[in-house]
Amino acid sequence: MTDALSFMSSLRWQDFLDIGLNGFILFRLYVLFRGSGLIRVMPVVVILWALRGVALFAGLVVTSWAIQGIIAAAALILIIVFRDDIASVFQAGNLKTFLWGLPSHGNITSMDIIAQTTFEMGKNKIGALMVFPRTKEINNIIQGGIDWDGKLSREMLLSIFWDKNPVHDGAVIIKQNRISRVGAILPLSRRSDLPSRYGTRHRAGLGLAESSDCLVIIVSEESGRVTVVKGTEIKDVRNVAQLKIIMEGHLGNGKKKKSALWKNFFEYGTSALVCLALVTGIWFGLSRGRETLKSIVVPLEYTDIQKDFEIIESSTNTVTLHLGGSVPLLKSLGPKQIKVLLKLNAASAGENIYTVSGKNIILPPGIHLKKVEPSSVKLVLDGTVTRQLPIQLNWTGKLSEELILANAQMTPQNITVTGPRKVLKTITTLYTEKIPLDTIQTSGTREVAVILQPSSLNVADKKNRVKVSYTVVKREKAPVL
Ligand SMILES: Nc1ncnc2c1ncn2[C@@H]1O[C@H](COP(=O)(O)OP(=O)(O)OP(=O)(O)O)[C@@H](O)[C@H]1O
Repeated sequence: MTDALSFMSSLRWQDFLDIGLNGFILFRLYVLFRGSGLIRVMPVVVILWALRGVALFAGLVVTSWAIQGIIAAAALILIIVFRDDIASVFQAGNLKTFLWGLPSHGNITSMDIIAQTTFEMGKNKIGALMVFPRTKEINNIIQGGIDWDGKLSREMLLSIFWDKNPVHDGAVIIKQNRISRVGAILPLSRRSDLPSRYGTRHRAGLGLAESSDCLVIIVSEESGRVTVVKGTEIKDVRNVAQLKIIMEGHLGNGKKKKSALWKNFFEYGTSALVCLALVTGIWFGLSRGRETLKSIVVPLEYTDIQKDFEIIESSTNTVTLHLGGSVPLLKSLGPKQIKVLLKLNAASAGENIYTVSGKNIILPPGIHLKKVEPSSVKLVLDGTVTRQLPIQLNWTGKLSEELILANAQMTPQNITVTGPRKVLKTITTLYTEKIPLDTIQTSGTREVAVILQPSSLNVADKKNRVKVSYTVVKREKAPVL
């Protein structure tokens, strides 16, 4: 009991958000792909995944690798095989449909496709006649045509009604998500009260609607206008949204029966709970599964260092963190996911001792700190100052016997350096790099570097070079007496 309580109190709000968010994503994927073949094969993938876990637990290394390979291949195959299902979900969806709402009549995507394609045909003046039967049989009313049985898509509709297509004349019959017949001949209406702009396409649509419970959508080739007919009612439709509402009403999604609503509520409620339970299981498996330990060396990072202050000495640049967490989490842990930050805003010149604890360490969720070594860091800080120092030439070696160094000049003669106050206090002169005299044969100039020692010294623009001009003369030989 106390174990359960302490475990519950160790959960953070991020953990609940993590589970909730992933549960929601899984549920939305189910809702979007529900009814497609992809969802039907998903349990097989889940079973494979579980088998891999069992194989791993039992120490069957090769088996677990093999299953992992099969899962990866299966994922690729599924994407290829079900590419149409996946594409239709993404094509038909906007952000709202991805995140919220339930698809109507098992297939909101096909209604989206039909409504959008209808208006696309209208815009391009492509004449079309589409029939959506409901419950009554219409085979005895329509005539001719060709059996099609093709999956509904925007491209399919556009190509059927393309005027160069041999089957563009007549009507297409759409049942659920499939085009079942093309080029069908419908009975013409005999009504005499129709507007004169209605020709045979409109009459054919109305004729079928009058004698069945079908909804018929007509796109005028002449005006591009979209008209829907049901029973004896004729209506001009202005936009995609209006057409979708009419279609949903016709296909029984607009006014659902109470029992159907409850059935839906039960089904989606159960799937939401299953998704939540599944994600919770995976989350606990990943983050609180078999606990293990790992030690990792992490560099110290300093923040908020005051202007003109710098670290001149530190007892260490890295700390070793002993971490606890589940095997998969620790396995996937990279050094970039961990930070050890020391805030130096309150540091003063001289020695500062900082304790390294959980407060300074950023760890990914599910990983906890067991121990830090060393648990404190000594930093010596000093303010930086800028000072001008004279430079001295650093000659080495010897000139050849017959030569004398008559004159040597250097420009500039001083150098401005920046460095820790404490260090600069002790330095009075800076030296150039060694200039070997034995290489000098004639007068000349050369550029030499000024040695910045200790390395905490800096020169503006890295200009630590001076020009040396020297004159050598021949030694006069003593007269032979
Ligand atoms: N009985 C019918 N059954 C199915 N389709 C028909 C029938 N009669 C005509 N059509 C379709 O209607 C087309 C002729 O359309 P027509 O121009 O006569 O009608 P409309 O109502 O004025 O349409 P639009 O506004 O597109 O011109 C034909 O090419 C054929 O595709």
